Amino acid sequence: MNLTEALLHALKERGAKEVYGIPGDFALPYFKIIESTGILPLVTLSHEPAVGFAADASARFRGGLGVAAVTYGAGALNMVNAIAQAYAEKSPVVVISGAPGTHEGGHGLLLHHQAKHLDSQYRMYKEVTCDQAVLDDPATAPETIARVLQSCIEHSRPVYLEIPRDLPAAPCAPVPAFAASGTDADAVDACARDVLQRVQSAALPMMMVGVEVRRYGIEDKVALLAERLGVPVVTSFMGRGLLASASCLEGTYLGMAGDETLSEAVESSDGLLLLGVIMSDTNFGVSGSQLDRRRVMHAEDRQVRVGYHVYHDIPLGALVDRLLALLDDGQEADMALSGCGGSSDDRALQGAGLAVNPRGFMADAADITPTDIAALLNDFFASHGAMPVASDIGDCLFTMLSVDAIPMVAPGYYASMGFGVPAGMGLQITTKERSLILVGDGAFQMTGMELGNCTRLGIDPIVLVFNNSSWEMLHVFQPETAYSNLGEWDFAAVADGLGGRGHRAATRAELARALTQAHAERGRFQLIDARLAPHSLSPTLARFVEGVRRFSSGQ
Ligand SMILES: Cc1ncc(Cc2csc(CCOP(=O)(O)OP(=O)(O)O)c2C)c(N)n1
Ligand SMILES: [Mg+2]
Repeated sequence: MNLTEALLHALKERGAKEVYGIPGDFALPYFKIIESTGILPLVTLSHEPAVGFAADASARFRGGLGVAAVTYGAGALNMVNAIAQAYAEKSPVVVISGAPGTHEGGHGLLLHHQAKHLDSQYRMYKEVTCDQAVLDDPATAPETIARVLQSCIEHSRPVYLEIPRDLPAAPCAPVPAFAASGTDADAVDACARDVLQRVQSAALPMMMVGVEVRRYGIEDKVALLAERLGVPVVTSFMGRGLLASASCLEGTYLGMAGDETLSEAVESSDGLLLLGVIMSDTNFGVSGSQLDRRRVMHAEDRQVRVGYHVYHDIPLGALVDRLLALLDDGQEADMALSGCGGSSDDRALQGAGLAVNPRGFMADAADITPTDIAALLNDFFASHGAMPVASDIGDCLFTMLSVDAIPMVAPGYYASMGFGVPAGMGLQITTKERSLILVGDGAFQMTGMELGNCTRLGIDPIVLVFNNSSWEMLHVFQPETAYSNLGEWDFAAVADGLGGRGHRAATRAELARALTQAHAERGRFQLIDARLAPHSLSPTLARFVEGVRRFSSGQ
């Protein structure tokens, strides 16, 4: 076995399903081994940001490792933004980069693709990964790879591995099997009892769930915990779609941009249990009031903050397991709180945050608004079932908050444009199910060309472009400026040229017809160019903008 094969086997054993990548001369040796061995399928795309976005989306959706393989310098540095997003949003992506050979740096020449120093790339990736290594010694490579991949899995953050181009075929022992880090059972027990006691003594306990619940594959356990605790549950903005079937779910917390009753219940809770929630401005930015830390229990990033106490090295899964075990030990008698433990009409918030999403799409000659698209998608999913959904940022993501909760990936916190199309392509590749991509016209201009790879890759996603001829999310904050006007782009014509089928829709009737036709045709991607009514906004974006305005003016 050689070093590249050892790495590929280790990735596959730890849940990777494919390698997304673009090679270069520093990467040719290891790309050749990826292709010739077939240990993991190689999926090449056209531009490295898309490689990173596709690997990230595959990891998030499947809850396993994503793999992004690139060349040194121009390739790897092209992908830094996508990996920064994966880091910020806790997605376990393994970056593999080719590099100059172990003896190439010593001839006094600057090497092509080199930035400031030969190790500048390594240093830049240290800023957007939780662990890194240069595999420059086949004797130590197996242990090093095991350590770095363990960091990726346990911290659910990207990692970086660099392979000098003279070593990919070097003989190498297999990588040791994954062994989870040990945890201190007494510390986990003490933490769980502290949390339970606070939830038990609270008059208005609430639970909020975030992305880590999916990243660590414990969604079912958390739904059970919520039922057993009998406390109302909300998701964070980024956690949208979690616990979709849990009877405890009250809705999605959006601060000033969301349901007032639900926001008030969260912000005034005297026992708020945050499980796997990233404490970001997009999750809490437009809050009516700052959360009172004394009343918050926040489990994230292998730490649990209970008031001003911090419990270190407490994996989220271990905490949830211990909480359930304590409840099994007869604690539930004390825990029977009003809430979703009873019948649905006992629920603390009576489903306040569960917006009544629009249905009953009107297929007439009226202009198309984001709310119309939400209604059409709710009708469509009710008839045809859910599809894996990838959304870019922009009003398409806010519109999804009016769509019944379904499995989806979107960069709700780091919020880089360009994610949607490559992410949706990655979803169909990694799940083998046809995906739906929601993307604004501005974001489509960044990575939409990747659709030209669909025929070669054998995928046929449905792409819905929210075409408002504008960077509308920016325009709403500066309506007096003109630079957000993007002019007229014919995205349907672009689709035809890239091997797909384009549909233009300027009325609601044309939109309904386009989606019906797109769903009926398989074998090539379908792009629906939905021409939106000028400056029309989704209700959630409108409330978000209003909330930010009030928040900024101190109201
Ligand atoms: C890679 C990157 N560069 C710039 C920006 C900054 C931005 C945030 S929102 C936005 C406009 C999005 O326009 P689009 O047409 O896609 O969607 P919509 O607002 O609904 O009309 C920009 C430019 C971000 N977030 N990422
Ligand atoms: Mg736009």
